[in-house]
Amino acid sequence: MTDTQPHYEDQYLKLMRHIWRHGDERIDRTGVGTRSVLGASMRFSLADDAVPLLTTKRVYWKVAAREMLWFLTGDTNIRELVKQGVHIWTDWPLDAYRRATGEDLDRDTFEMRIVGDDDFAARWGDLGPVYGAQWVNWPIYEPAGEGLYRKAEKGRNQIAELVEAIRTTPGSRRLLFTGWNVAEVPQMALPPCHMTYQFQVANGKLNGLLFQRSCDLGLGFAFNIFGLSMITRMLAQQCDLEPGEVVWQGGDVHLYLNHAELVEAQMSRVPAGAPKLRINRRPSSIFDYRIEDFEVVDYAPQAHISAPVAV
Ligand SMILES: Nc1nc(=O)c2c([nH]1)NC[C@@H]1CN(c3ccc(C(=O)N[C@@H](CCC(=O)O)C(=O)O)cc3)CN21
Ligand SMILES: O=c1ccn([C@H]2C[C@H](O)[C@@H](COP(=O)(O)O)O2)c(=O)[nH]1
Repeated sequence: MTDTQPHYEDQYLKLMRHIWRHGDERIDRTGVGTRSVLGASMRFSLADDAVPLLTTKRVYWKVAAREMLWFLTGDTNIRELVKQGVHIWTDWPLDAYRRATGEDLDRDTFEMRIVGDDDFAARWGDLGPVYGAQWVNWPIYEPAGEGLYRKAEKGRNQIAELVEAIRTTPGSRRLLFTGWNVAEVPQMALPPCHMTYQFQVANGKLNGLLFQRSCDLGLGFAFNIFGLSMITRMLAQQCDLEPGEVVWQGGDVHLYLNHAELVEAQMSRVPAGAPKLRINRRPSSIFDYRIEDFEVVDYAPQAHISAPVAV
């Protein structure tokens, strides 16, 4: 491939350049500061197993894949992630722990306690009713007599219902799930960023769209676009459809001011290659995938660039 042919990642670099040059600079919730725009869109083909992994830096796609599988279990405690060596959610419970106790525990010790101590994990490892809880167990309430209501033992499983809906009503315009449970947002460690996923069947292919209300373009995006592609591929496989394309739509899309090195480095690099995501087994349901089922081939990215995460 020559440099003059468009590469799927050009869209990303173009948006990065635009935000870095023209984004509105402000102090955000984290105090780090961002340059930001409202509204952006990108689309990527999933045909022939294509997957929109960034190539201008190495993306640890297995971390993102483990996170996606964790969401699908309905779990909201970081313990299972930490056990698998996934550290991307640790900073939020750790921050809550430090603020509550005044103890300046380091991250490794905190993670060791989360894994080794049941009570500690239960008390400090939970993120509140975030993604997984809403995706597979959205709370519902049932009448308990005398005008009273109680929380039903089992909530709505949006993912199971979605699989069924894609299979039975593929022409539907209601093929979606969302993590944005207005009533429960205040209890979440972080309100969902990748908040609404919508799907469409066209020509025997499944297309997936994500609305992400808030996007850390330097760090979170690489994971979010992989996650969108992965869930679209899994749903397609479960519904006997071919993968079509994914559409990503961002609300507040921003670059953190302390990501200057990453931004400059990525903008100076040229995207190359066409990685593919293989799913090597057809599990009996959307909830039975394992990390070993996924494989990325033909991925030869440029070197990883680390950048601090704003908490
Ligand atoms: N500021 C911010 N950005 C995010 O992307 C983000 C949040 N907060 N809060 C919640 C989750 C956590 N996510 C994260 C957190 C950290 C990394 C991160 O540090 N990624 C590094 C290394 C990953 C690793 O070593 O495993 C990377 O280079 O991708 C990525 C996503 C995505 N979300
Ligand atoms: O999957 C994710 C999760 C989080 N982010 C980013 C987007 C923002 O930078 C922060 C969240 O802060 P808010 O103040 O709640 O918007 O995390 C992401 O990009 N992807």
